[in-house]
Amino acid sequence: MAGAGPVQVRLDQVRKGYGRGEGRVLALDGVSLTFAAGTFTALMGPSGSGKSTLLHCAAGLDKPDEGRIHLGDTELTRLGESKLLDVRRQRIGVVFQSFNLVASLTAAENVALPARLAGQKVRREAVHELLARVGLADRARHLPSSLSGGQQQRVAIARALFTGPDVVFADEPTGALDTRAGADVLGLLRETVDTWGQTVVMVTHDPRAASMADRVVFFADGKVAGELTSPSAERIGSWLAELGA
Ligand SMILES: Nc1ncnc2c1ncn2[C@@H]1O[C@H](COP(=O)(O)OP(=O)(O)OP(=O)(O)O)[C@@H](O)[C@H]1O
Repeated sequence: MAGAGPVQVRLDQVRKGYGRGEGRVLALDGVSLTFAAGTFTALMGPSGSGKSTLLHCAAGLDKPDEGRIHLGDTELTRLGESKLLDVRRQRIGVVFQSFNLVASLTAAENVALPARLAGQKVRREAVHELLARVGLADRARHLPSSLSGGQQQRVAIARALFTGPDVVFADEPTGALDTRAGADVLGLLRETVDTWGQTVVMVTHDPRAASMADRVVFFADGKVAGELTSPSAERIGSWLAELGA
């Protein structure tokens, strides 16, 4: 992990359950993890092992029941709703499997939206620079409905990067894409880490996608079950098989 910086995100003994009584599910059962600045981490594990819950808690979209989460020196788990919203808009980028673009806004308007909502002044050139960086310089005025899935996801990545966040969380960003579009999206995430020093944390079920990361953390039953550094898709596949994924 050349260039790995200080800890960017820290989770300490994070617990999160859903439901009550007999139906209660402990989605995260005391997870402690750190993500270093300037690194790309993949989170993997069987369905229901807690990966998305962890991602949502770390991104401030969901609140753990217990434990602490820090983004740099800021403890997210101590913030009230409005402060948390500010931090989310300015310092955290999120990319979802289903892109989540606003259908009535152009690609450029979608990219600028979180910055506008955060009350920032948006420079048109900055939006276009970022669209060019994701290979969509000529699609700025297109609505999402006239873009392919891969292009829509690249707009979503540009949107996530626009405020210059400390960290980008991606929840199965290639899950709805064909192999080629998925490879483009992964290449882009890799590039944001290598060229732009971003920190990326991605949930994926695909060993080939995870092999693009510097580090793979495996989950099972709401706990961290182990991790690999710079692994091949084959090694990741054997780990998953052992975990019953
Ligand atoms: N909103 C919710 N309400 C109730 N239970 C939930 C909710 N979200 C998650 N769970 C439960 O928490 C556990 C962990 O879910 P989570 O989505 O984090 O797992 P995952 O590893 O991301 O799974 P997948 O790979 O299938 O997306 C599962 O048992 C799930 O059913």
